[in-house]
Amino acid sequence: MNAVESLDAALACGADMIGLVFFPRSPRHVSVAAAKGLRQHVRGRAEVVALTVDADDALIDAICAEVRPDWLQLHGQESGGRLAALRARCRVRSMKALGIAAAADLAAAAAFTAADRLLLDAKPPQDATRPGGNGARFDWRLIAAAELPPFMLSGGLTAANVAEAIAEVGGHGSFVGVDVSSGVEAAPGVKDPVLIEAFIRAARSARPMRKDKVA
Ligand SMILES: O=C(O)c1ccccc1NCC(=O)[C@H](O)[C@H](O)COP(=O)(O)O
Repeated sequence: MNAVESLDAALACGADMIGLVFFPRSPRHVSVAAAKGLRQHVRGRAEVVALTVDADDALIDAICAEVRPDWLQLHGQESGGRLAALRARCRVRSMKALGIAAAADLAAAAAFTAADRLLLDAKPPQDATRPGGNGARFDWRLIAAAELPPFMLSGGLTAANVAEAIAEVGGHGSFVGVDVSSGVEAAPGVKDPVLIEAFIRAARSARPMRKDKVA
């Protein structure tokens, strides 16, 4: 989120988490100063997630001191050790994003036992200029048999497909929720209140598929 209007739309619909992107190449990038204002606007009505990509200690310290996020979401090549160090340094919960294209990609989860949560996202397309927020999805069926810690699902979700995604993945014992960016935008970096409301409504009314029922 990079605008008060988008925040208000998401909060009015009961969003649990608000993401702030600290990555200058992203159309969603916010400065630490702007993020501080957005964070204050949230006023505890949702958890605030700071998205970073291989951020150095100086940026992490600035984010943690000024924005005081509830979560750090790591989208770069951070190791499990780096995640654990940041978690302790910033005293916030941590979420590691993993790009998934094949079942083998889920094995990367083993390196992040210190993470409070994983974000399972699509691998970025080859011509992508950022590691996340590309509107690309992956085959959700890859998750079904995987042993995973608590995770959120993301990548190419929209109001039109989020119910299908939750039907497929929501029965997994470690599924916590969904995350969206492009699917609620009118243009890259421009969130659309109507799409936000449609997405949250569709996600909240979705039900996991009953795997024990055979038609
Ligand atoms: O959104 C960005 O621009 C971004 C930039 C750098 C790192 C991560 C970024 N977004 C990560 C997200 O959490 C997205 O919500 C997630 O990848 C899903 O994106 P989308 O497929 O566009 O819904």
